[in-house]
Amino acid sequence: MTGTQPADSAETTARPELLRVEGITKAYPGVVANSDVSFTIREGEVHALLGENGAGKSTMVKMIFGLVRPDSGRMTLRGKPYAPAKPAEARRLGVGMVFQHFSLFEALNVAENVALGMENPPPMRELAARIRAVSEEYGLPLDPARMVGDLSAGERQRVEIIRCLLQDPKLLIMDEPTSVLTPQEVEILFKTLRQLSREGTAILYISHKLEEIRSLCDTATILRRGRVVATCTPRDRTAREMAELMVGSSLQPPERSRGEKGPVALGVSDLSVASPIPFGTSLKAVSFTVARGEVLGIAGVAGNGQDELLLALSGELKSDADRVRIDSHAAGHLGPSERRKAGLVAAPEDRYGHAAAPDMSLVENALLSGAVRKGLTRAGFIDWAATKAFAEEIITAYDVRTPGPDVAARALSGGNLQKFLMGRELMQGASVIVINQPTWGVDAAAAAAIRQSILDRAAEGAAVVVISQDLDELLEVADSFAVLNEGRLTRPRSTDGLTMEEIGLMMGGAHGMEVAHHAEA
Ligand SMILES: Nc1ncnc2c1ncn2[C@@H]1O[C@H](COP(=O)(O)OP(=O)(O)OP(=O)(O)O)[C@@H](O)[C@H]1O
Repeated sequence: MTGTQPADSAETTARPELLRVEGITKAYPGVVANSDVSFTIREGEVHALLGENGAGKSTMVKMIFGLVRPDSGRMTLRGKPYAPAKPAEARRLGVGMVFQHFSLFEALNVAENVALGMENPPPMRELAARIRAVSEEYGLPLDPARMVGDLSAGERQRVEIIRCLLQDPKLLIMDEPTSVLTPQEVEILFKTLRQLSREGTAILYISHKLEEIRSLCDTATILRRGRVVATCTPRDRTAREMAELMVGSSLQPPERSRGEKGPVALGVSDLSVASPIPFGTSLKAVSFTVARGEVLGIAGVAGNGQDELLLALSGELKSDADRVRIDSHAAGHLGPSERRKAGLVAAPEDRYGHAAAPDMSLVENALLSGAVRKGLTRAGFIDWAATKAFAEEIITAYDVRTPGPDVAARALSGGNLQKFLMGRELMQGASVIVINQPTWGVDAAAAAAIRQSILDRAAEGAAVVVISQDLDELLEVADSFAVLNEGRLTRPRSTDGLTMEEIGLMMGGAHGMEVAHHAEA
């Protein structure tokens, strides 16, 4: 399919219908996640499912993959009734799914992991040969003998993709596949997806990255609060138009009011700590300072010490007292609550394992990190009224879409939980705020709101460290910029006049280069 755009579109409509979703409704207590949703996916079509956080995208694809049962409505696959009771049935009928969170065993190699996901795996040697063949055919570099623990996020995703491809799917569902990838890895992935589409495999693609949708997708179904509000051809629309269709109103870019920098509030000097995480990256002589009123942006590909840096700053990982200073007091030897008391709050990236207790309510989750600084305990007793008020304050300020503060954290959509967790840290009046991936999985409007409140906190005099893989995000909020690479931090420099070329040099030797190299091999 090498034709021009109009020919492409014509071909799309001429293709046979693969999956038809008709009048699907699914309600949870207090919220209708999908309401009378209908759309059609054709063979070989790359179909985007768009919508702001909580619009119902994940719920929809979970129904297509047999993880959730609809309350009403029906689906047909190639004209036959389709109602998978479990993922194994969906897979058997040609539907594969690559999740946002990978379910791989780090201590096993690639082929062993692939075998675990198959119903009747062939002998290992044969499987390894098939993995190699698929990996070559689809330009997805992956060595079946490598341990998964040693792989980058992009390579882990390839394990999942290849596992799906070995089953020859007719429909491949991808839930925010690029949020963990480097730009080079995104290119490799898109090449593969385009090839699959040419060969007739349809792709249902969820993402908040609208420029990617424009370059990749033939059609988009847009959901707002569980309903289909529009269908469009992404390449005929601007990213802004699509974002406005999702939200139903116009968007405000964040505004920076540069204040004066104050005294240094966070000082880190020559910090080296061994990683407590299996297959993690140890920090090597990391040094930087952040002044009140300043935002330091730390870029780098995930897995280069970001989680360890967060642990070492939050106090979960201790060091010599002088290695970390909060408002010029030695704090390296302090644990998390003592550091909170001293003025530092930290938000890790892993929102399900680490940042939030999924089975606890939002009120309880507010207590987990807010107890110390918000004074939510008195004489050893929890002040539930104050805790609930704090949770409600976060929900209002960060527009968290939830029936109320008593619902369990896991019942929130990913982006809404992220908004809640960011609010929880940003609303504690801390003098030092450390955040890993602030807008992970949140929609364009919510991302703008989170970035705005980072800038507001800095303007009020907080010292902020933002760790992110999103360069555009860092350049939007940061005053100074450094790169974390294999546990080493480059010397921070001002973002004034910083060019992409200079960033490329700072990232030199980074993981992304290695990936590109593999791709050529
Ligand atoms: N297991 C559940 N129990 C209760 N409510 C749920 C459950 N799963 C989803 N919801 C609710 O259904 C709505 C739709 O959520 P869904 O995860 O489908 O949204 P989404 O569009 O994928 O959002 P995001 O972009 O944030 O991932 C949300 O209001 C969410 O809180």
